[in-house]
Amino acid sequence: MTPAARIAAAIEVLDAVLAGEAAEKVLTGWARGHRFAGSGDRAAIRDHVFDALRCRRSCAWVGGADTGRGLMLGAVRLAGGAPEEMFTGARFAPAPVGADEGGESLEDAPEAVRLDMPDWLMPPMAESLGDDCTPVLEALRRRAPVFLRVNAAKAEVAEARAALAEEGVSTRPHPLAETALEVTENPRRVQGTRAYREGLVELQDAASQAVCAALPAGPGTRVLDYCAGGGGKALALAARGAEVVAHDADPRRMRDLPERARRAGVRIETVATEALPSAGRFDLVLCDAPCSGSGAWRRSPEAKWRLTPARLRELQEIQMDILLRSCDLVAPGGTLAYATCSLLAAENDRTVAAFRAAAPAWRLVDQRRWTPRDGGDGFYLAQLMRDETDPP
Ligand SMILES: C[S@@+](CC[C@H](N)C(=O)[O-])C[C@H]1O[C@@H](n2cnc3c(N)ncnc32)[C@H](O)[C@@H]1O
Repeated sequence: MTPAARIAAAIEVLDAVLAGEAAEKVLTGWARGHRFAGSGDRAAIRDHVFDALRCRRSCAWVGGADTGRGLMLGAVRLAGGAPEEMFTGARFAPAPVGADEGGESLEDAPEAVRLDMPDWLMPPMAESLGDDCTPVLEALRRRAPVFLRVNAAKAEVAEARAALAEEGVSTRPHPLAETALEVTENPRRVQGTRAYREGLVELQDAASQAVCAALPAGPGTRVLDYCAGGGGKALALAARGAEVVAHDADPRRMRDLPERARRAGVRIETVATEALPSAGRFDLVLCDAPCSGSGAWRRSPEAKWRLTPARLRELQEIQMDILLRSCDLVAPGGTLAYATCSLLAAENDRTVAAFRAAAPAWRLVDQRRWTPRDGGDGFYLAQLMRDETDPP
């Protein structure tokens, strides 16, 4: 496909996404319907779509419209290109640029447009991030690196790096976690490598690994991953030798976990919600709660535009409910850990404060935050312990 044809395809996909469909689903459907497109074409179209979604407001401002075409016109202009060279109207290329498609200069745009944030989120972001607000929101406008976790249950860091390098995947260690590698060359090849297939490495964000590294887990520790989802954190904790039990309100989310655990050479038991009361108590209960995902909006930029104040309030209620239900599963002297990949205080400190107001026996013993400025996704982690004079 020509560069112009890829832009035309991105416009088509973006229009479907702006109409409410999920980007991944639309991209998969597009690829099925256009079998002639090679992997390079599909990757380029995907990059166009995600780049434009990350910078939706600035692209729309510069492109003159919040449509697939407006976003791609804006994206080409913001990248310093000349849209007239791509928007030619030739076969498979987008129609020529109209006189009314001039767009506006980003210099004259309001701050929320320049930072690609919905207006209503600017005050809570400023309150949550303080002096870091502008650089963090700027970081969310860029692509996220691809990170791997070296699976300590199977390999040393140097061994994993050498195995990946043999198949053309270059990496460098990342300071966020001892197990973290940032892929510097050929990220799309990772899943085809022997190192990945044999479980020497897993795909996991570096800050997500830092969250796991900060938790008290190791041989002899019994851990409940209460919101296990696909099991990224459960696998990281099991690799450190902990005995991990995985739970999720939606067990279908844990569907791939047995296969992932097998590949990683670790054992992870899953437990249904009804069976939790008889599962005993745990040294560590991790609640990696559902949240806005604002710390990961580089990877899931659609979520930035779909979040509403009502959904944020609903998430806060779910987070509180999860803490109240899971805290009784912590063994005496054990730790209750609350994590989100959110940058918003409303889902972080404030949820923990609300929980502590409702359950005052819980003391906050540690609280950490990571933002995309640290390299990985934005994360929050609070660790709480129960005052032993006030057992459950
Ligand atoms: C942030 S994701 C977990 C990601 C996962 N821990 C990882 O590292 O890959 C949150 C998960 O919480 C689950 N969840 C939502 N409501 C829940 C509830 N009330 N109790 C337990 N899990 C819940 C969701 O199904 C989702 O899989």
